[in-house]
Amino acid sequence: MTIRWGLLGCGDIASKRVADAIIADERSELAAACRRTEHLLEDFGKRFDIPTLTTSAKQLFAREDLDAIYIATPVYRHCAQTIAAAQAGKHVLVEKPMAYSPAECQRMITACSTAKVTLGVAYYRRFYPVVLRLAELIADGTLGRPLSILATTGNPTRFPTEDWRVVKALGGGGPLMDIGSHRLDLFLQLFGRPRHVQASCAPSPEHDTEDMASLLIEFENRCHGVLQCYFGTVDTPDRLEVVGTDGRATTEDLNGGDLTIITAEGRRTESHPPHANLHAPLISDFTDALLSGRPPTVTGELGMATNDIMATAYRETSGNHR
Ligand SMILES: NC(=O)C1=CN([C@@H]2O[C@H](COP(=O)(O)OP(=O)(O)OC[C@H]3O[C@@H](n4cnc5c(N)ncnc54)[C@H](OP(=O)(O)O)[C@@H]3O)[C@@H](O)[C@H]2O)C=CC1
Ligand SMILES: O=C1CO[C@H](CO)[C@@H](O)[C@@H]1O
Repeated sequence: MTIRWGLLGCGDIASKRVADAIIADERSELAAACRRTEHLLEDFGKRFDIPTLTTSAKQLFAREDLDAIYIATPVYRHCAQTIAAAQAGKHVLVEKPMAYSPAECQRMITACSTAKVTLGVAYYRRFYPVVLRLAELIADGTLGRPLSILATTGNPTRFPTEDWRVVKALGGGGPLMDIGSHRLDLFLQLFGRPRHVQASCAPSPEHDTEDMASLLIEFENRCHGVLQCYFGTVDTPDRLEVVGTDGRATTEDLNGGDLTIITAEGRRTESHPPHANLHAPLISDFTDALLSGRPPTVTGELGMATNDIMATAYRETSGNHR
């Protein structure tokens, strides 16, 4: 059986990775696409050879020949579009961050559960070989009792003021929502549920969002998580480290492939091949979930857990976050 996908949003991520990943998946078919700008939609349709194109999301959702919708629109659209797709009987895989706020995430979860459709969130970093290896090193005791997880990340882009990623009403926040969210999802994957979040988000001098966020999280297992993320830095760190009583494992580039492990026995570096298309394992996981009846790896509830942490971080710093 094949999952027939409709792609809503044909911008940066859809054209760089999502369309290719759906086309490459042997149990998926890219059957339809939608964006509002007609000539760009036509270009997209030709480039990926998509049989059905529409500028109306409503018409996309209403199509009987689709099983699932991939939502790749800006964050402020995710909630309403997920609910409308679910009400039309479509399964939904929505881009990250799941939505603007935990309240929106809850509405999306309720709508999908009421309509008996599956909801997944595109936190694809969970499938990185290096991340899966880190999970193994924690589970098999190589690192001893886990103590902390540390992530540092940045995007060098100086976003123009009108870009939705730096307008709070559209993106929900700045680097924390945009790139920090990916790392928080990894924290949840590797360390479980948080019990306490402290944070400071520094307001950008140019935008109405933060341009730097620092979070200190205590997890229910008493481990600590530390996240720092930036917009507009020259360097683009993508660092992740897990520290335990018997060892430490570090990567300087999450998808770069190298993982350094330091234990009492010494220091070694393992190479794990990077993914060519980071969205491929995500599409394959969601398709498999639909065909086998299991939940997807990143459920709506997990997507909402990341939004919960970010909402707490913004509340914590509401004094200095304009
Ligand atoms: N997982 C990852 O690594 C990445 C994820 N993302 C996430 O993907 C999402 C999209 O980001 P990105 O591709 O950069 O965004 P872009 O701004 O490049 O593209 C957004 C797309 O959505 C379309 N769109 C907007 N509103 C509507 C609407 N009401 N109906 C139909 N189409 C609409 C736009 O077309 P038009 O205006 O013509 O309608 C455009 O095609 C975000 O959630 C972002 O965080 C982004 C990059 C990487
Ligand atoms: O991982 C990513 C790469 O950068 C993009 C722009 O900041 C993000 O939106 C995306 O999630």
